Amino acid sequence: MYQVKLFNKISKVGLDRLDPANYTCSEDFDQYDAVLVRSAKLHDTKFPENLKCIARAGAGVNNIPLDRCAEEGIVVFNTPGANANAVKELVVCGLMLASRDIVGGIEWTKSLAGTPDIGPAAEKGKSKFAGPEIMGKRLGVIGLGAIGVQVANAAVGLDMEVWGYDPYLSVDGALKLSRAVKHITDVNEIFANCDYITLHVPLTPDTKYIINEDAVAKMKDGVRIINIARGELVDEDVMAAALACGKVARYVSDFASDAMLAQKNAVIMPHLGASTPESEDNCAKMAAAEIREFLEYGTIRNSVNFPNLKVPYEGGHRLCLIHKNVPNMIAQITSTLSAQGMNIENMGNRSRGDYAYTIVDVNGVPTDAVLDAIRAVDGMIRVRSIENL
Ligand SMILES: NC(=O)c1ccc[n+]([C@@H]2O[C@H](COP(=O)([O-])OP(=O)(O)OC[C@H]3O[C@@H](n4cnc5c(N)ncnc54)[C@H](O)[C@@H]3O)[C@@H](O)[C@H]2O)c1
Ligand SMILES: O=C(O)CC[C@@H](O)C(=O)O
Repeated sequence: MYQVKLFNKISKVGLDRLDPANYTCSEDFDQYDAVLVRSAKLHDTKFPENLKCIARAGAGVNNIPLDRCAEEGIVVFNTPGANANAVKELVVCGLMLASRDIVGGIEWTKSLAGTPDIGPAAEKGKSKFAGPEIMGKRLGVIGLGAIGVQVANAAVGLDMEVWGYDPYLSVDGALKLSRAVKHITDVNEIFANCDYITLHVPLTPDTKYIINEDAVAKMKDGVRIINIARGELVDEDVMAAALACGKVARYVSDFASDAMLAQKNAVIMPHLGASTPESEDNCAKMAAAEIREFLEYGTIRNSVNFPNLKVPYEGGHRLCLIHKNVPNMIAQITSTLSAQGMNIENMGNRSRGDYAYTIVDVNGVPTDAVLDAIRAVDGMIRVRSIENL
């Protein structure tokens, strides 16, 4: 029986994919084989020794200690693209919120409740909330991954002139991107020329404060910025000053902070980007499938800290070996197994950065002596024998 610890509320359709005959899910476990998490911060969490994998039902993994997990042989997954449509829809809404003071207008109208002739009274004040149309305006999309591509294409459909920047654009992303999107190779061009800028990059040490004093100084006066990606992509001191002087006309963000809530022209939402039933179901289903494939077959799909690897099951007993990516590992693994009298029937190996993953199907149940001998190989991080194949 595998124990899955839930660090956030996870959609039932995802949990239902974890067969109760083999899995129990709870928020209360101290010992657990897998984690299902959304945005809960795990940096200060001490993981139990039997934790094998963490599935993030979502895209961003900045809430997970990826390096520590890699060192401890804990495979971390995310669910690429599973919430992209939900976020795209909120960004389209964000474009409107960045243009007209819709929120201010709604609040003003509410404040008139009970006023005689409320219709004309409301209209009298409406000019304060007017703003430009987005048609024909230039939108800069920074980050053209699952979400950025969808946002760029949607904005083309809304008759915006769209510029896109992503130095690591994937082939898949390029194929999905509308040919109407102008490909920009220097982010400063986006800063200097766009009327609207939307951020769709992960939060990493490289992207933290991508919107900083230098970037804002290059921007057009009255630029409108949408940030549904992560709060820390924007230096909030700089943003507060830019909003106060009108350099940035409006900042729409999905991340609450006292500094931004104090700004009249900031529109702040409570991290709503992926909060649709469709997206929550998609993410949970994908995350549950990743956990099952890994725990039951050793397959790694959509990992952010280990290489993806699938070795088709063809019978026998399987060893899943997480190790350092250093010379001679495969030779040591095969010679150790051979010295223990085991025959290798099938195997696969892939590396990613400092780490590698090897699946070995052997001709019999690996004894404790075999497992101990493999564990003793220099550079080996974690050895798991899958017995239920
Ligand atoms: N508000 C929400 O609820 C919500 C929901 C989903 C995702 N997000 C955030 O959005 C981010 C993007 O999500 P995604 O699904 O599109 O991820 P993704 O991995 O598909 O795309 C990210 C893209 O950013 C690009 N990139 C990385 N560094 C860059 C840089 N310095 N400049 C330009 N491009 C760069 C990558 O090449 C990649 O194409 C997530 O990491 C997460 O932080 C927020
Ligand atoms: O789980 C959520 O609601 C937010 C997820 C989002 O921030 C992500 O990075 O996918």
